[in-house]
Amino acid sequence: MTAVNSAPLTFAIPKGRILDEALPVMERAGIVPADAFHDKKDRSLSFATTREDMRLIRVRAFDVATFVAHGAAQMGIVGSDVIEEFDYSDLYAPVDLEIGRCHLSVAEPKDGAGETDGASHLRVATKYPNITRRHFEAHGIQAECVKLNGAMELAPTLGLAGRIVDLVSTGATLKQNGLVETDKIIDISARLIVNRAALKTDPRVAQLVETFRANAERVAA
Ligand SMILES: Nc1ncnc2c1ncn2[C@@H]1O[C@H](COP(=O)(O)OP(=O)(O)OP(=O)(O)O)[C@@H](O)[C@H]1O
Ligand SMILES: O=P(O)(O)OC[C@H]1O[C@H](OP(=O)(O)OP(=O)(O)O)[C@H](O)[C@@H]1O
Repeated sequence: MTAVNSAPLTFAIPKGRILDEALPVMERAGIVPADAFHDKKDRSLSFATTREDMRLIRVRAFDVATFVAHGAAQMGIVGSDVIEEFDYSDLYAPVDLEIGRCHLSVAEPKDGAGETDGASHLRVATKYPNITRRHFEAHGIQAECVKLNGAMELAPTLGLAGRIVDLVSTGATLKQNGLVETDKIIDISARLIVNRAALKTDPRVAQLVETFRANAERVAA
């Protein structure tokens, strides 16, 4: 007889920008969080859903990838920026959800106060040190990364680093802080991510991947 997995599934979603766009995508896959999820005063971090066998956890964007890669959550939604930065081998990103679109770019002061062109070593402020080092290495430049968790755009003006690598959507944040984009590194969108072992062992995970994939294809058509 085949064993039926009755352990609850845990689905991780980021509490930042992607959340509002992710909820309708999840609803189309039959996952709706309990009312407490929308109660700003509720301090729970784990929420029931309309699926009896699934709970949601709401965590910081980078932590979504960590929970899923370690199998603490079986699946989740996260930006491809986070996936690229971590490069976890236990993480599989089978569906592009076509939400949270932006790109990751190098930017520097518009008045040209960034470090000299042709340098073999640069200081870069970023939340993405791995992607940044890889990008500059490919251009023969050694990037010394200053890790920040937000407000990267302040770094050049305050002399912390000559350049930044950060997410850009409308470009308003760069413009209002006197910076210009000099190089686009990658386009970003949010992905469904799953733990590879869970995908192999739990048929519910494979079924959900198919549902999210079919819905994404329908929306794109
Ligand atoms: N300007 C943007 N436009 C579209 N998508 C964005 C934009 N900025 C970030 N994103 C996407 O949303 C994800 C979460 O970004 P956000 O800035 O909300 O994180 P955060 O919640 O501030 O991060 P933290 O977890 O450090 O608090 C990013 O990983 C990226 O995929
Ligand atoms: O091109 P724009 O449309 O201006 O968007 C870009 C900004 O959005 C993100 O920050 P967010 O507002 O999420 O805040 P954060 O600095 O806390 O990450 C990103 O880090 C940029 O600062």
